[in-house]
Amino acid sequence: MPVVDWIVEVSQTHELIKKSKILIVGLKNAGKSKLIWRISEDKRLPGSLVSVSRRGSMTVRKGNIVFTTLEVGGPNPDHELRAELVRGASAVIFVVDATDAEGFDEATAELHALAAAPELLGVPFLVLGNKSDSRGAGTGHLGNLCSFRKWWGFQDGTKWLADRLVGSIWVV
Ligand SMILES: Nc1nc2c(ncn2[C@@H]2O[C@H](COP(=O)(O)OP(=O)(O)OP(=O)(O)O)[C@@H](O)[C@H]2O)c(=O)[nH]1
Ligand SMILES: [Mg+2]
Repeated sequence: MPVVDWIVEVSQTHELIKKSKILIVGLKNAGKSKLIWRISEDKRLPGSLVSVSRRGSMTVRKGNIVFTTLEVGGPNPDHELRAELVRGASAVIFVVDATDAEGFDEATAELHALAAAPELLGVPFLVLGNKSDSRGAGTGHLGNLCSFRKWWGFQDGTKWLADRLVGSIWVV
């Protein structure tokens, strides 16, 4: 994934990269865990194993970058966890299930609420419509269509995100 490509590239040329956190956010079933596992499988950089917190958030570290998942929406949102995870985030990858047309309104509302959080002022948001390999994806979708299963469709978006991160977290 270009974000990981970028971390690999920067790590090879510069020793100091500030510790940073990239949030992977979405409604239930959007594909957040799939993305975390895929990132963890990239063996070019040392990192941690995927861990799952007591409250269900998954985390993996690659170099100095920590990726962590945050579920939003649903009947019982965990406001405390959300506040904790949002603090200090450098970027957001907002994952939408492109096959779940019924969830689009809720996903849009959650995206807007998150984008309005004062802690995330100026933080880049990348919105991806996942599961584009599946029938039913793509009508009235949100975000660039991609597939974490097939590993396609997010390259331009994550390159864009990586370019934004260079400005904000690259310390030499
Ligand atoms: N067809 C297809 N299915 C996918 C893709 N990504 C994830 N899935 C499936 O969608 C379901 C949910 O994926 P997860 O990665 O568990 O989603 P999540 O956002 O972590 O879900 P929760 O942890 O329950 O909130 C699983 O059955 C995945 O196999 C994809 O790119 N294409
Ligand atoms: Mg999950």
